[in-house]
Amino acid sequence: MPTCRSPLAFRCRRRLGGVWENPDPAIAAAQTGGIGLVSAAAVGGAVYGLATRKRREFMREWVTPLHEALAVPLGMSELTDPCRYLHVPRNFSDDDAEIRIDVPAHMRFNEDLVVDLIVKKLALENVSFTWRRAGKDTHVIVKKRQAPPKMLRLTDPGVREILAKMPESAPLIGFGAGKKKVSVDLDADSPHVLISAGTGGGKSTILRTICCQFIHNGAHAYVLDFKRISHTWARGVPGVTYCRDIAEIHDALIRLAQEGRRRLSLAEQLADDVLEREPWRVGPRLVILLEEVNATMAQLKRHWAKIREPGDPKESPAIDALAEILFMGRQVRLHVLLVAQSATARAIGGPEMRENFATRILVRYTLNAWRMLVPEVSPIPMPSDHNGRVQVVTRGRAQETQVLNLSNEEAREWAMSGVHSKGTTGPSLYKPPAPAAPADDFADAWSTSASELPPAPATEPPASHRDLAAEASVLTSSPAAVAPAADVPDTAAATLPAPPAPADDDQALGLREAYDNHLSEIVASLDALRRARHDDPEFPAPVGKRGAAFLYRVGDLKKWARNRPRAAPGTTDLD
Ligand SMILES: Nc1ncnc2c1ncn2[C@@H]1O[C@H](COP(=O)(O)OP(=O)(O)OP(=O)(O)O)[C@@H](O)[C@H]1O
Repeated sequence: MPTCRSPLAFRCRRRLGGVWENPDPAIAAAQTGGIGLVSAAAVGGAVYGLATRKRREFMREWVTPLHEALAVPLGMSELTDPCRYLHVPRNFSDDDAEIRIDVPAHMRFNEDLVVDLIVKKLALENVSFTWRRAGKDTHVIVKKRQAPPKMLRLTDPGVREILAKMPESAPLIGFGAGKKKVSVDLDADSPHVLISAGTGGGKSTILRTICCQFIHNGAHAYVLDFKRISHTWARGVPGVTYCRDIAEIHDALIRLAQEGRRRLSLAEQLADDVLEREPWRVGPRLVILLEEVNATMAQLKRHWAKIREPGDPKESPAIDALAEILFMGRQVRLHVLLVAQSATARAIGGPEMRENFATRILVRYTLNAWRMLVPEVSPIPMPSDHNGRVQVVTRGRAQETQVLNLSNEEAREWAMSGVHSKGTTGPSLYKPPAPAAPADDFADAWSTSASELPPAPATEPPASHRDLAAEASVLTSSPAAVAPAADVPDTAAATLPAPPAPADDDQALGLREAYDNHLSEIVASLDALRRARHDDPEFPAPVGKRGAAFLYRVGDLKKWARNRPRAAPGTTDLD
């Protein structure tokens, strides 16, 4: 018996490897010479099975439909074997690929129609057609005319300048064919962006590229990343709140939805033309990076199941909050950049939720993923394996794009070199208790309240001023979270009158009631309050019980909430 070191075994292994790399010749051999021949050449059954499956899929999805469209216009029998005249390589979407179609020598067909059908059936963009009409060997060669660049870096000539000139609402994603700039305009196209890619497909790179440009222009970013390490570039960058664990993410989503509601009521009070002209008046742009939505949703559900109490709704309020944010229009300037490895409708909260993402970026997609996410674009462009090559779909049009590849250092530098570089800091998590505001109003230093609109400047302030507006929009609310940094305008904290001690401080209430009526301005969420009851030794003792629920003196809770130790500035604890 030959050992695995024998020359025969070595040759078999080599041949097997070759077949794996390029199965077509082996399949062709199998088809003409029979499977026995291939077996004799040591092609394992598994390899053969895999290769033929891929080939069948390729034939079914691309070659056969092309044949069905072309045969009649070319004046050929529909029974012709498509492989005899359609030479479509499996990698036909690659930049250097070449498609050859043999056509009848009589040339009595409509060339324009044939061209149109080839483009449509193979979902080609920017291709050239070279006809050979003379002689017997009549054919047409189809090649990409202009492909996106193979790689796009910040250091490439002119890229830095282009980035600097992109509109504030429309960061550059990358370049398409012919160096065409591809961007997503959150004001004009789509308030939210969906990124669908398998692992290693370049999700983090896309987010990094988009997000650092928003921060550069004065937006605040909320990175909801329970993997903790997806965006190390953003750590400590002014304007970034990094929520790493699921409790933080839960609270952040609830807070952000509250902020959205506050902005909606503010927007309602602004005349339409003012809102149109000065959209920043509802607050700075808030960009929410939601990494790995499939896993995050599952974690949010589990988290809620752990902390929810009798009487609480069954559904996670954080998931509801996300849905609410996604349904809010562009006027509130809350934008979700959502990443999904497999963006099933269920993973993102139902099929109607998907409709909120007018812009979808797909990378290394399966045909099923495409059909589910972009049913309006057909035929489906062939996915590319090229690093950083994606399809950006907006308004029913897919654009093949090479994503700008920023390193962590470059993204960080870009984020910090914009409006945030002018000596200001990121969003303060401080919100003063504001007893005058309605309980559900997300009162903050910038807006004071929905009814007290800031004076309207005649035009949008320059970027250097926008950041001050951004600064002043204090997003999250708890005094326990972060003390305002010294350079953050803290006018509201300084000028708001101390709340009068209301007579109802002596009431004994359950936590939910106390939160809803008295603490929602001071504590980030009911969950945060509940967690504190378990974790904080300083949490007030209950003063009674109603059924199974403990009752607390409202004044004690308020005092506790006001006096909790504050986290260090720059931390991201939202409660
Ligand atoms: N635009 C790009 N240009 C060139 N290469 C890229 C680009 N985007 C991604 N890559 C390559 O792909 C690799 C993976 O990218 P990235 O980390 O963004 O993927 P990911 O989908 O976030 O990965 P994971 O699922 O592991 O978090 C990068 O290290 C890089 O080599």
